[in-house]
Amino acid sequence: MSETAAVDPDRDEWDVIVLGGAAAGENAALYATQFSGLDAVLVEAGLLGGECSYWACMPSKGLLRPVEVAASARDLPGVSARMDVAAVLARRDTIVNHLDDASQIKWALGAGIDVVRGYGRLTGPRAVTVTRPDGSVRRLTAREAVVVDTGSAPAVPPVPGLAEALPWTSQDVTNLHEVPARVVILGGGVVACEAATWLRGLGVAELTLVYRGEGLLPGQEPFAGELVAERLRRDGVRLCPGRTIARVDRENPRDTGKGWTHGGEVTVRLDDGTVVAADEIVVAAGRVPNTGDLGLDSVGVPGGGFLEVDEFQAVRGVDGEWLYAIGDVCGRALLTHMGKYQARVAGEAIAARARGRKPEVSAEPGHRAVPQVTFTDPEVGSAGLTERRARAAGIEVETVEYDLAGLAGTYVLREDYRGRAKLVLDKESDTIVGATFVGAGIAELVHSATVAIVGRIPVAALWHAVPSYPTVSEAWLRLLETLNTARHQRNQGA
Ligand SMILES: Cc1cc2nc3c(=O)[nH]c(=O)nc-3n(C[C@H](O)[C@H](O)[C@H](O)COP(=O)(O)OP(=O)(O)OC[C@H]3O[C@@H](n4cnc5c(N)ncnc54)[C@H](O)[C@@H]3O)c2cc1C
Ligand SMILES: NC(=O)c1ccc[n+]([C@@H]2O[C@H](COP(=O)([O-])OP(=O)(O)OC[C@H]3O[C@@H](n4cnc5c(N)ncnc54)[C@H](O)[C@@H]3O)[C@@H](O)[C@H]2O)c1
Repeated sequence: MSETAAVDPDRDEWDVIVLGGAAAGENAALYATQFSGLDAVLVEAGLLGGECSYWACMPSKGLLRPVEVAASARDLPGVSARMDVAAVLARRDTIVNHLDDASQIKWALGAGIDVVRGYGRLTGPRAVTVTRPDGSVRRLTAREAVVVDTGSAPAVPPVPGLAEALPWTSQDVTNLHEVPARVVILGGGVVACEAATWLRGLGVAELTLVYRGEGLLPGQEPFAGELVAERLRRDGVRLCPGRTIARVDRENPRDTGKGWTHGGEVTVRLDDGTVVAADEIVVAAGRVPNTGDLGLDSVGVPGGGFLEVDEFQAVRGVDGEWLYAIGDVCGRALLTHMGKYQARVAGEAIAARARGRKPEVSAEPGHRAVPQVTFTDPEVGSAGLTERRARAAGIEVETVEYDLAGLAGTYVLREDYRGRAKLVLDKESDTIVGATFVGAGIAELVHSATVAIVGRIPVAALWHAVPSYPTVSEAWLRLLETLNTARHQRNQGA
């Protein structure tokens, strides 16, 4: 490990080069070096810390928390909350460190990890070229491994006029500086639902969501999207399911900077002919991996798509197991915590292989339970498989559901609590393979499901994990009781 790490040090060889310095990349560098004697450099084109810190998770959650507090207050007699938009945006700016990565640089240097600023591309096995912000080029070599953590970018569907209208992407909507009065969002996934929640909460007067498919939050249990849709409709949001945008026209589009309205009125024409006028349009229609301009062809890997990896996050089809991919680029689970998990696995594997040992820590167990929380109102939390995915995987499935409004723990949280929970069980092993919780205050419940799934805890043992009263965790007890009743009824009927 470097004795004195530096920014843009005057050297050209390290044991490990990490392309992209998001949180996952930082973890890969740390885990590869911390006990191994190896050294590492992070090559970062933008801000060290990546999307999550400045443009995604952190600013979005910073905007959603005040909206959630205000919604809770509205639903509790005797309490009131006033939204001070300027103060909320100012706190968001603090959360993103005013788009300054000095603290992340300090962390990297403190951990003995070097940082090179610039855009990196592979030029051959273990060889990387970095184009620096001033246009100069540096050639770096990795003695052991290169890790790709270059993330993903918003997908902009090829709708006539859409790109020309300079729509807001996730970077604009998380870093908004003004609240447009009328907004159309293209998409019905996680980004769209969370953004709709904070935009409406911050005062957008007319909000329309246009999305393919019948439900919001595709990929989750259908009741999750239904409960979020019910709430958005109740809050006056117009939902257009099963629709797409056929054409976009904008008066005087101009690049005014991130988070500022990008021009004049937007006219959005849906595929059924409906016309919606708006002040801004937000594209939240999925992500594309940043692999198109990485020089991957120089090592025999096609660029542009997700990078296929093995259980240690090594890129398949590359001889010598020196190229790894972590985070969104490997397409396994587009979530910060999963990227960081993959980074820990890749880092351990690099350190083990450098010592001539076989890596031992596989990334497969963690991917059985991929947890996710969507911070809408109600929150949606899940781990593992939905019923549909479990059936598709050939698992003999048993399910149980419970209306969370029936809990003492939820009754004290909100006057009008809406929520639901579901477990998906593998009948053969009588263990949980999937769990979904929808409702206020469920976010911290998800990890209990993750532990149950990863640990393959039998249902019989879960009976002895007693939840505290009165908390939302009592969902577990009610689900087990409901399951027990259904099993008794089935046995009696048989
Ligand atoms: C609005 C929004 C909210 C989200 N909220 C959550 C959430 O609450 N929880 C959660 O788990 N996930 C959330 N996500 C997803 C999460 O942000 C991503 O999964 C995560 O940021 C992906 O991390 P990554 O390591 O793949 O790289 P990224 O965070 O995408 O970063 C990649 C980095 O690589 C750099 N880079 C790219 N190409 C090069 C190159 N050639 N050379 C050098 N540097 C390069 C970029 O500048 C960037 O800093 C959210 C996403 C969005 C859009
Ligand atoms: N809280 C969190 O964990 C969190 C928050 C935000 C984002 N994320 C991650 O970011 C990733 C990207 O999220 P996302 O919401 O951009 O993508 P997504 O894939 O979740 O949803 C895309 C949505 O856009 C719709 N869509 C796509 N093209 C369309 C078109 N041409 N016309 C109409 N509708 C169209 C889809 O039907 C879908 O509703 C997710 O995989 C998620 O894991 C996580």
